[in-house]
Amino acid sequence: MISASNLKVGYEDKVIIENLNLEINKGEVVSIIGPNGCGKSTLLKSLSRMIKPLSGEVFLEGKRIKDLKGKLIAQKVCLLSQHNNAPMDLTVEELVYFGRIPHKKWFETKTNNDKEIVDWAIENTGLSKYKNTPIGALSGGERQRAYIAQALCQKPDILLLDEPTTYLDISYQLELMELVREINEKFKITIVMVLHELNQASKYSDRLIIMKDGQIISDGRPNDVVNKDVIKKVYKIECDIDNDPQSNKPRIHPIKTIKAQRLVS
Ligand SMILES: Nc1ncnc2c1ncn2[C@@H]1O[C@H](COP(=O)(O)OP(=O)(O)OP(=O)(O)O)[C@@H](O)[C@H]1O
Repeated sequence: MISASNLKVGYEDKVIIENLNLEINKGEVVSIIGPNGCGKSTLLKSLSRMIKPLSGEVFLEGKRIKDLKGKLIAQKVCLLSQHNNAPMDLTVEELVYFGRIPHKKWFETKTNNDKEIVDWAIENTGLSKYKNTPIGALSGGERQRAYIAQALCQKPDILLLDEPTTYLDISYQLELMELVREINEKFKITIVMVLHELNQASKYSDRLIIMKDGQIISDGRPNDVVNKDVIKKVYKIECDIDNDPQSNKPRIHPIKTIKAQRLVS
């Protein structure tokens, strides 16, 4: 449904991603993992057309994304970035309503249908009691849910989430991961997210894309791609891996950095 062919992306004269090929299928939950600076966010931005590639193409439902109208892309693809900076005095309801904008004509006012969709999104993210609360008065986890509600309200086919659990405590992290799975299962929204927490990526994703230095090193089901060698190659750490009995997916136990080993030997 969204794919990249021979993608080359960079900033000014710095090439970040090169020769990248990727195909995301409808209904998948995909996590992109890899070390800091390897190009994960750059890839998400390219998939949403926020960044224009230096060469290569991104296709949305078989059509070149660069040829599509911005409004059509906004109806189908939603990118939730790490740095959400809506004014803190907006209420949850006002913030969520912004998700309707791609579906509206210029100067078209809020309809009953919009109100129903806003309420539906707020309810499905468990925020009903905060509907009239300014987002500045929410906890980090609640605010993150409000942004997810805004994305739901947009009714996208594909939701791109850039480090959605950053700054959240473990309880909110799990809550958010469970919400992501629920959204995927209930509303058939395809999810592509960047995660740093490897065990959450393994547990909650159908597929992992492992990146290093702007390249995809491995791509497949967690059980097929997670192994000690790939973790060592990508993160320069030693680890143990066992099976999480609950999810039947690989669980990674970091031991030490390779650099630390060199220092003592
Ligand atoms: N707007 C920009 N202008 C110039 N360089 C940039 C810009 N945005 C990102 N970069 C550089 O591109 C490289 C990849 O950044 P990107 O944010 O895609 O990595 P990432 O894998 O998402 O990293 P992290 O895990 O730290 O969030 C980094 O070296 C970064 O400094």
